Amino acid sequence: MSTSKSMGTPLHVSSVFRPGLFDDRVAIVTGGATGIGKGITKELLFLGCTVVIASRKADRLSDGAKEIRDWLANAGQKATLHVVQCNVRKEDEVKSLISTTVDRFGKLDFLINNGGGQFLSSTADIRLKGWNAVVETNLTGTFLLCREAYNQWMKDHGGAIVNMAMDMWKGYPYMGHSGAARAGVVNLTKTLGVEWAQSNVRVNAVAPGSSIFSPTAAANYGNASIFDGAKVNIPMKRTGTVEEVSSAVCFLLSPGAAFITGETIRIDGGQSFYITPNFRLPDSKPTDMYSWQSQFDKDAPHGSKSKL
Ligand SMILES: CCCCCCCCCCC/C=C/C(=O)SCCNC(=O)CCNC(=O)[C@H](O)C(C)(C)COP(=O)(O)OP(=O)(O)OC[C@H]1O[C@@H](n2cnc3c(N)ncnc32)[C@H](O)[C@@H]1OP(=O)(O)O
Ligand SMILES: NC(=O)C1=CN([C@@H]2O[C@H](COP(=O)(O)OP(=O)(O)OC[C@H]3O[C@@H](n4cnc5c(N)ncnc54)[C@H](OP(=O)(O)O)[C@@H]3O)[C@@H](O)[C@H]2O)C=CC1
Repeated sequence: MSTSKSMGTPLHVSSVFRPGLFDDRVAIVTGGATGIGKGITKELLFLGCTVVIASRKADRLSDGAKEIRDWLANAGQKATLHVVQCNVRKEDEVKSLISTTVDRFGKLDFLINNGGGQFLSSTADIRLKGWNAVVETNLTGTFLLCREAYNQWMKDHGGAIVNMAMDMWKGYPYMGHSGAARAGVVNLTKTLGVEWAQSNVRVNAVAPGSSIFSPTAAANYGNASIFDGAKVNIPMKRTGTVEEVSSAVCFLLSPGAAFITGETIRIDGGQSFYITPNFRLPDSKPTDMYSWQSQFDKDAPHGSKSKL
């Protein structure tokens, strides 16, 4: 188990990576105050990184930042966490996010294009404004952030980028706008992986299944149990955890992934490979899941299980 390097109470966190791995590194995480992005931010901070979280809503940013700072302070570790309001659909705000980060911290090592989302709708009912909102958020926003990070810093200094895709491999009924945008993200990731390899910039993506629960993600669909409904079609018979996405992101950012670029890692319990209509998945038990809490409990000496 990895714990904080400070003298405080050990954090109930079990990053599979060594503490200090990202000391002296600077990262931007869009959507870093909620859900998956918050998990990525916590793991990066835990590993020593300076993190700038960026999204549209000031209250979400300040609430998320407070929660994260309190979490780290609990172990006596100071969070090198900063907040910038930015709508990834707005070119001027994206330019300013990158320049502010580089001016303030002198560098930009990692960019995690996590911020994004969509709404459920049959494609026939999507209005142009809604289509544009989703494509601009997920595809154009990713492009703008990648371009500015590259032109303003990474082109001359190297870096690593992780983009966010989803389980759209067989199309995405009722999320046609986002499916198309994320397919674009996967393709853009390949293109940039090739174009920017010469600058020592690696560009990869993760594609979570429709199954990573967070309160904000569930609220977006107005139904806390929407992710549970996915279990029946997931070979691993369970939803995924934020930490299962975060650890893949941290791996892709790490030196251990130095020869990987243009790749998209699926984090979906096998969901995207389950296709044949004549075969029903057996009604099996859920597989073991990984979260910091479950790992902490597993590693804790017998009888000293966490009560968190
Ligand atoms: C049929 C059953 C199928 C079940 C499938 C289950 C699937 C479960 C989940 C699958 C996995 C995916 C998970 C996730 O991605 S979780 C992340 C969730 N979080 C988010 O999505 C947050 C971010 N999303 C948003 O902010 C918005 O959705 C949006 C991307 C649209 C951006 O919003 P913005 O504030 O910029 O835009 P507006 O609100 O002004 O809207 C602009 C226009 O968009 C149309 N719109 C918006 N919301 C809706 C809606 N709920 N229904 C229909 N249309 C919508 C609309 O045209 C807006 O303009 P107008 O209001 O002027 O018409
Ligand atoms: N949960 C899941 O199962 C899956 C999630 N994903 C994707 O993973 C990412 C994180 O989702 P998740 O944590 O689950 O859900 P959340 O709703 O918690 O996260 C979405 C985040 O994106 C930010 N965001 C949305 N639009 C913009 C914008 N225009 N500019 C800047 N930031 C924006 C939001 O912040 P704010 O409102 O402050 O702008 C919020 O922090 C999203 O891209 C999502 O679509 C993909 C596959 C599955």
